[in-house]
Amino acid sequence: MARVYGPIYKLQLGTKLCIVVSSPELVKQVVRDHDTTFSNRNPTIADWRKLRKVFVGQMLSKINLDDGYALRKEEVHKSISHIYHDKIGTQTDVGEFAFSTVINATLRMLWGATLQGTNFGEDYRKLVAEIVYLFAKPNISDYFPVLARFDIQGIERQAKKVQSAIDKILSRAIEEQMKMLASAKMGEYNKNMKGRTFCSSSWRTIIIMKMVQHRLQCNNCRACSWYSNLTFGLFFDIVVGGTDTTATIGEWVLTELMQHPEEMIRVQEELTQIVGLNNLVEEFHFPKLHHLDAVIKETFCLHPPVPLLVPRRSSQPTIIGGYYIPKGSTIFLNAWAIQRVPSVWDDPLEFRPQRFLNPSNSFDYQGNKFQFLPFGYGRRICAGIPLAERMLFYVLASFLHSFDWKLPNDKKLDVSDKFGIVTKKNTPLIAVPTPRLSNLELYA
Ligand code: HEM
Repeated sequence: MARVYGPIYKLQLGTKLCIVVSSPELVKQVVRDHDTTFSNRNPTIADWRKLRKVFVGQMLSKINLDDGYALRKEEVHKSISHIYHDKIGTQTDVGEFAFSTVINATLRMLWGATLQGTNFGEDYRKLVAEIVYLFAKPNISDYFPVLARFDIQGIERQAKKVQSAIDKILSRAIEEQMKMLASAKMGEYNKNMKGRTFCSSSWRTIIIMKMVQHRLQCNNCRACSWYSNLTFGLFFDIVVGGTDTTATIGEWVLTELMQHPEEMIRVQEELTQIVGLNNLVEEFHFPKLHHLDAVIKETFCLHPPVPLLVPRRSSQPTIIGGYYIPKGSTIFLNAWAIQRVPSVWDDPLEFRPQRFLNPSNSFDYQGNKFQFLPFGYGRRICAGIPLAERMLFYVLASFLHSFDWKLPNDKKLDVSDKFGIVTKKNTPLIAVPTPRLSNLELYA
């Protein structure tokens, strides 16, 4: 549509005015020049600033992330071992492995528990996919609020059902954490948590957990409705924002590498040289893995997991690109289109990681250039970039270093996508792993 209607156009969906912005220059006006005006979401979460501060400053602070390395390592090693013992030579759903590794590492870091040891991993992935689907599905109630109480398409009812199923699974993970909190004195608690992401000063993190627990146990008090918005937002951002996106881009990176064997060879040679076939990947290797970094960025460019970012809402009337944007409009920033603009990118549809290896033209994930925005920009930029970067690098580098991946003989590689709030592959990537490391004890 951007090609037909230009870099800014409006869509009137019922009573809702939506504006789609698809050029780096106009995105800059929205997220830099008028960042305050466009820093709201829909629905507005009253305390998002406080919540974001706790989230970025405490839960995902460098100290907490460094502390959580042992947990990430354990989860990545478990997956490598699982693939080696159960999947060698067999058709393997790579995305599912990426997802379970990321979700388990994230839950352990945030709540101190995993989904492992239960049968819930796969169900949980389906539930997350369903909630993402329902979240993106056009809902008549949004466009004609007067019809909201009838829930004509039943989206509200379905979402509640899925949410309640997810709540049950999460409550098991949180229960473990809460039991520890309830039974242990604080000193013991700190001892138990040694090496985990909560340091003793992370009281606010614990309060958030209490809020989540409250939300899961009680549905009827006044505090509940306040918590409800806050915790569901937090939950949604972490679980969907944090795990589905990371696993989805991981699957796309592996797909592109299988589609371009010459790039696969480059990445694996780099891993052999930097890590060595007698070792497993460690986080300190990451800064030296330049080619993998370029491959990841090129994949983000072609397959941004959140193609329209997360919609913003204008808090006052503004002019963008010479057009009047009324207060209360919903703004979509079309990263997908911007990352394919031929005037900005040479051969934008070709997979050319080398473009990200040019030191005089470096790109980061903070939106330093408005033509590359997979994590957004400004006040509402993705709050989880440091964790996403570490998890993504770790899972991909480990899977690619520990195994060779081939397509099953009878299969063709499908590179088509399914449009949604998170852009996934149309069909899962199924590949056959074989061991690559020279020291087989590393797979134990
Ligand atoms: C590849 C992985 C990820 C991608 C592509 C991604 C992308 C995004 C995007 C595009 C936004 C909206 C930005 C904007 O409006 O400017 C966002 C918001 C957010 N993301 Fe991520 N994200 C990823 C991973 C994570 C992780 C690992 C976490 C946390 C564990 C996380 C937490 C959040 C939160 C809390 C927000 C809301 C920020 C706010 O509204 O203030 N994300 N993400």
